[in-house]
Amino acid sequence: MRIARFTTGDEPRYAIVQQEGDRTFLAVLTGDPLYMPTTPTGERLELGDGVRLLAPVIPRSKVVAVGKNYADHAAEMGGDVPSSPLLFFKPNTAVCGPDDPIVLPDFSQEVSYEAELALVVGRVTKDVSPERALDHILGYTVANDVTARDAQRTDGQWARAKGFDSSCPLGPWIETELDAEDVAVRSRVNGEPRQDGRTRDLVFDIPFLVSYISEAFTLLPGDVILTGTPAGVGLIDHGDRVECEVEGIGVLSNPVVRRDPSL
Ligand SMILES: CC(=O)CC(=O)C(=O)O
Repeated sequence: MRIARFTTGDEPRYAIVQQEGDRTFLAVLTGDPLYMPTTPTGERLELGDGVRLLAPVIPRSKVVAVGKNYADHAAEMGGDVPSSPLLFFKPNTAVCGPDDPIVLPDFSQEVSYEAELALVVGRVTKDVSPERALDHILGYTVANDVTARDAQRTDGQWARAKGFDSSCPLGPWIETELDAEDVAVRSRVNGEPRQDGRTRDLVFDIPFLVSYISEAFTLLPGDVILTGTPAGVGLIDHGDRVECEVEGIGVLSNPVVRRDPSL
């Protein structure tokens, strides 16, 4: 099942995604399926004019991300893989949705895309074992861990480099039935292929990550975990369009803009 968050211009609502050929329909749900039981309202809308997807979740609490979790990416960044998961946070104000602009921060001249598989937590999770970890995951979506490389180098801490507004595009929806053990994680910039990895190459696999993270932080429903990016990262600039894709979920596409300095 695919759960989307969308707007027709007013308050965000949730829906089940129904694909019919190249047409996408949304079967609207009552309430918010991340936090309460929901039922179909009977309303069905077609994605397109006036019906727009939003980030499938705005975490109320946190986005936890994992750095250097593919050996080929750790190598291209000039380092080894860490001996235990390298965790960092992105604030929920970094989250944006499909087609929302990635706004290049004025403090950086070196902004990079990073396609990633993202997990959406479905239950309060503390000290879960790797064996039970997947029971706590509601579903999967696609993330772009947008990173200001220059600030990452100079700041030491990654808060500014990876936490600025619009540095966490998520979408296009939450897929609840994915077997995420071995799916492709890809990116393209202006249609040109850049990353092409597979989750079987994660240094720390998904059950271990959820367990490890839940030892340190209580995970809450709607929290998002970014699992790391494969090799092939590179810079983006004003006017580019970045597509991140996870096999079995879909494509998350965002334009890149630099803020108008006169604003
Ligand atoms: C060096 C990095 O940017 C690490 C990171 O975020 C990753 O996904 O790996």
